[in-house]
Amino acid sequence: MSDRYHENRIDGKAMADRLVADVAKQVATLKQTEHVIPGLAVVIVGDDPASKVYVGNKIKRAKEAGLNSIKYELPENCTQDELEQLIERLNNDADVHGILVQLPLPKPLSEARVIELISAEKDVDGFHPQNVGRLVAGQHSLVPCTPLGCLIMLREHFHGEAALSGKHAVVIGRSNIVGKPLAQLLLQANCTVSIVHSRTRDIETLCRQADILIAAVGRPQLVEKNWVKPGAVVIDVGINAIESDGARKLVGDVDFASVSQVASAITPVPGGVGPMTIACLMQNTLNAARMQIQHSDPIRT
Ligand SMILES: NC(=O)C1=CN([C@@H]2O[C@H](COP(=O)(O)OP(=O)(O)OC[C@H]3O[C@@H](n4cnc5c(N)ncnc54)[C@H](OP(=O)(O)O)[C@@H]3O)[C@@H](O)[C@H]2O)C=CC1
Ligand SMILES: Nc1nc(=O)c2c([nH]1)NC[C@@H]1CN(c3ccc(C(=O)N[C@@H](CCC(=O)O)C(=O)O)cc3)C=[N+]21
Ligand SMILES: [Mg+2]
Repeated sequence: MSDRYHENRIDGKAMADRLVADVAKQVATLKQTEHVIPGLAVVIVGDDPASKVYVGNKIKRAKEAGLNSIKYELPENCTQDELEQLIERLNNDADVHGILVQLPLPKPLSEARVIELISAEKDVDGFHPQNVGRLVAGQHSLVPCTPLGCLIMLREHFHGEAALSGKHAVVIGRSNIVGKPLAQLLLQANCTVSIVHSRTRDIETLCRQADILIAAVGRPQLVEKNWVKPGAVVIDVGINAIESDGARKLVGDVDFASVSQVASAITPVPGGVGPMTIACLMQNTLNAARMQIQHSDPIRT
């Protein structure tokens, strides 16, 4: 069929619009009942054009969700001390409930030190070691936005988390921001989880066993049709800018045109995981504000 594409495409943009609208409602209620507007601080160091696009999207969505958002732009050559002083100021600012430092940071700034310095209860990226530990222990509160976005898309696609039980999920990539936390979430949803990476042998054969295949690699269109079991659900996390016919365009880690012929469902790039990542950031900021309100009021039950 000519528009087979459109039948099995999972619309991340539409899901993200619904999630942001839902967050906006909850923010309005919080404002009425607690007289608090959740605040999100986004810190960007240097002027990487892609980072600027993502940060711009975050600020735009925060407005739609009714959050207060503030962007802090530091120069490329800012020192570790200057960055850390800003983080400490934001940690101590009661109007700021969520802090996000856009990664990667320019050399020689230490990402690990910055991530550890952010107060765990304001860590809306879920990257702080305390939140990573809580995720692995199943006591999570602030979960990394991209993995959470992937899980929500799968839940919606399968009409609930119960349907994920027993499915074989293969995650390509083992980064701290996507692959590893996503594998944890899928494990908690009772999937059988395999993680494959650059040292994996015979990766195609492993991927072809997946009921759910998730690509978070950073290699344009690496995953081809012959890597995918017919009927599998494919989630494409990759965001790669390539040049095609002299124009810049965005492609995922999956070859959408060929894989969509065999997958039962597939997320596009753009319009898939990216918008859901940003929507989850809004949800995390709301959740962080709620937790901070509860902690500041010892008699609340
Ligand atoms: N949509 C969104 O919201 C987001 C999208 N992204 C995108 O997702 C992709 C992955 O991001 P991120 O996790 O940060 O990337 P990283 O570069 O941190 O990690 C990539 C992972 O892929 C593995 N890998 C690299 N090449 C291959 C290969 N040829 N075969 C198998 N595995 C391979 C690496 O293996 P090894 O560990 O052995 O090096 C590594 O584990 C990127 O395209 C990024 O832009 C990222 C974050 C959010
Ligand atoms: N501290 C931190 N937290 C992050 O969550 C984080 C980060 N640093 N650094 C970079 C990655 C990447 N990431 C994206 C978010 C949204 C889109 C997005 O909105 N994508 C749109 C297209 C955007 C475009 O046009 O370029 C889409 O896929 O439809 C993409 C990528 C978050 N990351
Ligand atoms: Mg990375």
